[in-house]
Amino acid sequence: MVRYGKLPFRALVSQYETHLVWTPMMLAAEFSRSAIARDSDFSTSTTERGTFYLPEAHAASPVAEWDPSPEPSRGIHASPSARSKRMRKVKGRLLIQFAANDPVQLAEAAELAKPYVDGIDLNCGCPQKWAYHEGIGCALLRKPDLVRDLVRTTKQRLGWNFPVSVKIRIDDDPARTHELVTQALAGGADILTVHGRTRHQSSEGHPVNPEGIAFATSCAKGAVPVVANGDVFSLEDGEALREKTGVRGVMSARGLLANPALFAGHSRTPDAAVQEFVRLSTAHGLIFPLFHRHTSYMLESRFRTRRDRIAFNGLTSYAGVLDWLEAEELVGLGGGEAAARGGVVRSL
Ligand SMILES: Cc1cc2nc3c(=O)[nH]c(=O)nc-3n(C[C@H](O)[C@H](O)[C@H](O)COP(=O)(O)O)c2cc1C
Repeated sequence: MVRYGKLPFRALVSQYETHLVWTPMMLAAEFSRSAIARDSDFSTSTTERGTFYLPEAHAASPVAEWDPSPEPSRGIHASPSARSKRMRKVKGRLLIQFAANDPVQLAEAAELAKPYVDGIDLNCGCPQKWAYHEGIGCALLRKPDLVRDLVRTTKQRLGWNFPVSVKIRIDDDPARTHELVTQALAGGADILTVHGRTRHQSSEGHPVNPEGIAFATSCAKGAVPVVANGDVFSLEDGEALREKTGVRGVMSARGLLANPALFAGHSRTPDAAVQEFVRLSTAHGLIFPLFHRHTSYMLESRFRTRRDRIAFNGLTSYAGVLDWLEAEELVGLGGGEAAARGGVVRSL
């Protein structure tokens, strides 16, 4: 997610059964041209792609399929209980998402990113006008040959074993979806994410279309795992979407912003997740406006009145947010929170 899919948030959701995480969309041309763009747009950590355990019931997920080979235990979900026969060891997966319309530019950006990620994702779904005019994002939806060349050139540069995925939207015309999926796979795409809305449908104004996703999935003919996206606000929504569409996995954006623990079955953001987000944000130096927006999303269901929300949204510092969380008994001043406050005080 543009703005929001930064390291601290990815690290948080990864602790709650989110097995694949994507960076925000970045412009491939800028990424390869400017070290400043790379540094400001992308950061990761040595633990982000750690090993964790997945219940056998989820063994058919795209993650499991990508890497069945066991690795030494380390990282986010490693635990002794996970040695039970009903769990299997897999790796957390980080995909970097690029917007591009030039195969060489995409391949160059991908090559720079390769040492730090598990896969490259091509955005064919961004509906914003500026992106369409630049010929990127959803402008690619009706350029299947270009999508094929983007994927193929990138795979040739990175090696055929390095995963390249493509995120698309559905089309009003099923023949267009069919051609797009066919060409993405002909280029060598390893995974497909399908947002079940057309480029003219906003997330707020139109419900997701599971039949459209099911059709796109059928076009892939089981050759690669497909991930369904749209209106997943709870684990039950995810399970229902998976059932209706026949996909291997589901993606959530707005749902995870509101409740980063949704894939672990929580109905709202648990207190522990808020505390962990404070710790991760301060440890990774997340800028205050982003920390503030994230916590506001996570706390949405807890604001008792409109006034409460306005008061929270008016806060202007980490210290102010921590005071608010403390008053709500969401954090105590131990561990990470104390460090956070210490960090704020030191930086003043
Ligand atoms: C704040 C925000 C930022 C987003 N940024 C991206 C992005 O960088 N790349 C992308 O492919 N989709 C992006 N999306 C779209 C989502 O990935 C997703 O396709 C869409 O929101 C529908 O899923 P949802 O119903 O779970 O929100 C973004 C959505 C939101 C709300």
